[in-house]
Amino acid sequence: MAPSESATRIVQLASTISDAVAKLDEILQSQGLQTPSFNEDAPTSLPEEALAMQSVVLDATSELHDLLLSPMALLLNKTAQNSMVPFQFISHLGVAGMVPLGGRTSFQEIATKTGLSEVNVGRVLRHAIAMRVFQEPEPGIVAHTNISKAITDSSLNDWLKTASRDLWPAATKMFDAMRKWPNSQEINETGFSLAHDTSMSVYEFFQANPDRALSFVGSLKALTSSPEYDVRHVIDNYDWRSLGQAQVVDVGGSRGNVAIQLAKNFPELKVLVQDKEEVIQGAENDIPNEVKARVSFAVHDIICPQTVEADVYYLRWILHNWPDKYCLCTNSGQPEGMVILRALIPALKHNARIVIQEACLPEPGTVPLWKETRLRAADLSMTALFNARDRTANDWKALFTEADRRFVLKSVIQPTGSALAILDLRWNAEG
Ligand SMILES: C[S@@+](CC[C@H](N)C(=O)[O-])C[C@H]1O[C@@H](n2cnc3c(N)ncnc32)[C@H](O)[C@@H]1O
Repeated sequence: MAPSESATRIVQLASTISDAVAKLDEILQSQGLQTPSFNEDAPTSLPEEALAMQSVVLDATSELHDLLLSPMALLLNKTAQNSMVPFQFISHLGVAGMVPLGGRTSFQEIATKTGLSEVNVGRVLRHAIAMRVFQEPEPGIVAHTNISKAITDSSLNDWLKTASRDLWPAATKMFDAMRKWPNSQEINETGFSLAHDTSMSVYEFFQANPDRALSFVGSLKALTSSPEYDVRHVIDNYDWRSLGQAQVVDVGGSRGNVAIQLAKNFPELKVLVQDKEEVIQGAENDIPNEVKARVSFAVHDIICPQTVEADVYYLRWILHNWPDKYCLCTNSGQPEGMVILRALIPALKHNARIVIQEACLPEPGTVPLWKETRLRAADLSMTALFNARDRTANDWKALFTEADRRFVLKSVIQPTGSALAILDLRWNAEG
């Protein structure tokens, strides 16, 4: 029921929440799905039909929550610098795996296994428990919630490891880096470089620290396994079928996770995956038989001139971690090497498609605040790590034009529930 027009903001919010929760509940019930809870075996995601209501509820509840706090209390919540400590403890010591699924353990047992004092284990875990990671059914006893259970997955544990060991310190030094190197577009003049006291870029640093590199790979896997990064978004929301028999080059396509799905869904497409040698080594062996004839791999450096002529060049998640300079300019160390976008030009025929899947930073206030907050935080991470930044649709357009006026942006498709937009470009050789 709509509140009267004279109702206060908090009453309006309560009413919005009540209406949206009722609709969300109806969707779950009509699909025979469990209601959300923190129980160990509770579901960890909502169906797509419920996502609009999810946003309404999350924004209204957070506004109501924040409205009832004093400025100091709100700032204490938002600056919770100690919140990363439990995640560091849990991920680095593998604590999620110490709690039996469907069972219990004690602070004492975890202390024995980790070599930390029982008092410290209890203090750190109780901070986690207050954030709904684990539960304490009786004093000193630990059991899983659905959140802590999710951390038993090694990729998600890796993500927490990387976030707490590599990314968090980088964030703490980002402000210092911005002051030390104003306007820098160098990938080794970052919060990450200062935090890790290195002149190496993130890429070089991970290469020199294989255990960290492994966690980083695991963390990317955790991130891309979430529904927001599902390959389905580009399969379902781009008109691949109309291309008929076409050659696609998946530039920086890793081990072919998208290529395989494209080939499976569109039997007329052939997909060549290009990536670094160490990435694609042995990848052909993992291609399902049904698409083996149409998915192939080649070593190619994305900053070197493209040599394969194709109908479509597909770049997913390739540009966002590079400063504009590296997306555009001639790399001073490699006189002939046009970097990333310009590197495609030698192979582009008139009307060739360039399909780019990247996050589009929204204009302020145009998406639900809970999403915008995450996107703005991710944008800052790009700077702390790479001196890069996330881009709005207009930023992308400007980048393409600056790369070459013959890159023409036809449309920006933002699939529902997808973290990445699809930017559809054509090469106008006559332009
Ligand atoms: C964030 S991943 C995205 C992978 C894939 N496109 C996807 O969306 O799952 C970036 C990819 O770019 C590749 N890459 C980075 N630098 C490269 C280079 N200089 N040459 C070729 N590939 C590169 C990496 O190996 C990795 O597979």
